[in-house]
Amino acid sequence: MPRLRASSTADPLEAWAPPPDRSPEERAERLLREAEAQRISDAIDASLRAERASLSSKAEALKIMLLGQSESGKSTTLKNLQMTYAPAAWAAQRDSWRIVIQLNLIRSINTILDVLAEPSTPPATRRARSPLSRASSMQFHLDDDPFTGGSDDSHTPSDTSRPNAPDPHALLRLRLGPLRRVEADLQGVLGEAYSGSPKTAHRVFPELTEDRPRLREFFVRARGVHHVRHPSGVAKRGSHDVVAEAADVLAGCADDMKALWHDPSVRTVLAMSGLHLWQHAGFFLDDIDRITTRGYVPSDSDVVRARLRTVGVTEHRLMFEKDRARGSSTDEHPLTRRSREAKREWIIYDVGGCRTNRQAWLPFFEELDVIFFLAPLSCFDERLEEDPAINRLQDSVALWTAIVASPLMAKALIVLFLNKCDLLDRKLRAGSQVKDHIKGYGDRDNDKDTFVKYIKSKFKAIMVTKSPKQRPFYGYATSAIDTHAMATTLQAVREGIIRRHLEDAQLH
Ligand SMILES: Nc1nc2c(ncn2[C@@H]2O[C@H](COP(=O)(O)OP(=O)(O)OP(=O)(O)O)[C@@H](O)[C@H]2O)c(=O)[nH]1
Ligand SMILES: [Mg+2]
Repeated sequence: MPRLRASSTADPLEAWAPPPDRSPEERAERLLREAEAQRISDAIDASLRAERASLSSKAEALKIMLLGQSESGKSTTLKNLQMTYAPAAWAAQRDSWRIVIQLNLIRSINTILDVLAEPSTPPATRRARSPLSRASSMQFHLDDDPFTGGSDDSHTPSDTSRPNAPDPHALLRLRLGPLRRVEADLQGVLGEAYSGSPKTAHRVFPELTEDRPRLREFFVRARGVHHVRHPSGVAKRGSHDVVAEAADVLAGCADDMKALWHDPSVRTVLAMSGLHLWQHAGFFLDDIDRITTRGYVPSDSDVVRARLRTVGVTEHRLMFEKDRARGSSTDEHPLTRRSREAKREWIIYDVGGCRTNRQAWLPFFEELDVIFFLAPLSCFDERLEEDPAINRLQDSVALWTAIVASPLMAKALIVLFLNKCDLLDRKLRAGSQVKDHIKGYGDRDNDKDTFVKYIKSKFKAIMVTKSPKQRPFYGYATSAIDTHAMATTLQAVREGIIRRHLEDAQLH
């Protein structure tokens, strides 16, 4: 800090001049201090310049938010976008998903072991505890407000107990015991590991969420899975050691894992407990051989199917490495090209979809250009994890209504993805009846296409009646794990966005 000297001179700035150096050491010290001060000042300038540049590029970029309930497929859609339009960045992050996929697999095995370890409880009681179970007597109307009622929780367990018998799986359970520690260790490496259901302010039926057989989950806060923290125990051993040990244990347990999964009596117990693992996120039990092989490299499909819960709001920038939406053909209108080029960067906000996360979305709403709304259709017979009184499709409809009606987002383009159509198809073929769950579905055919058409018209009607001002309706039936079909859909969506951007530009 320069010292103010009390001498009056002709030059007013002289008062701020550094004091004369009394010795060569003092001079050297002063020069050093000045150089350091300059370095800090330059660094501040550079960071301000970078911030300004980033702000202006942010202003240019198209801002998109992925919205929808938890497990609707938001992060999966983001992965599809990255895979299609930023293949180099996608390939670079592929390896970091290995540990998530291994955890997904271990989690499934440990869940099976949990179910086997349970004393024989009436299966329908356990079935009633699972949000993925078919709540046969829980029927709702699409217009019911999930926040004021309209759901019926009168599921009635029927009793056909599993007989108490000597445990035929004791040896397998013993041999697969090390997977418990591996699960804990890998969770530690991922950081922010999460085990349990999301906290909810209004847990209507807490007893239903206590001890049902369910899959443990992990979550990511921001910027993908490679930013990891190491809780103390793991940090001491080093994450590389932990990951290597996990790979060893997995390879050593592979045969027992397969034996467990393919054991018909295990399948019977799972069926009796109402746990249909193929319906669950992060299902890798049919890929044990590949995933437990040392040196396993996740495929695109593995990464897309991996489950990692998002918490809060995460920001991702997508620079279009290749322009697949349209080649640079010479007959393209110059305005179209300019518009397309102006939006070469997308800022995509991926959010945690469970109810306790939804407050965090609000601050972003006003600046959004586009909303991708994901509504999973396969969950027409499931309940919310965070509030088992509410049917998941009913929650999606309520969320959609709130989003399209919000004046904050009146200018945003909204694209609806009716997702998980593959699972929907499989469920309907397995015998689940839509009319048992949705009042008003009536005698319509119980097949995927009829149901998709019915739901699409409902969502469209809500948009038409509730939007503060007229907006176009874009609705797509999707299976986000089908990366080829999804690439085609996303291309059509991107074309639509570009067209819309162009029309807006011409209007203003
Ligand atoms: N079978 C099937 N699985 C899907 C589909 N879309 C997503 N999934 C899987 O469902 C799981 C959940 O998807 P996510 O994308 O993580 O869900 P999310 O909406 O981001 O969930 P939160 O982060 O909790 O808000 C993942 O394991 C996906 O692979 C689909 O169309 N079909
Ligand atoms: Mg997510």
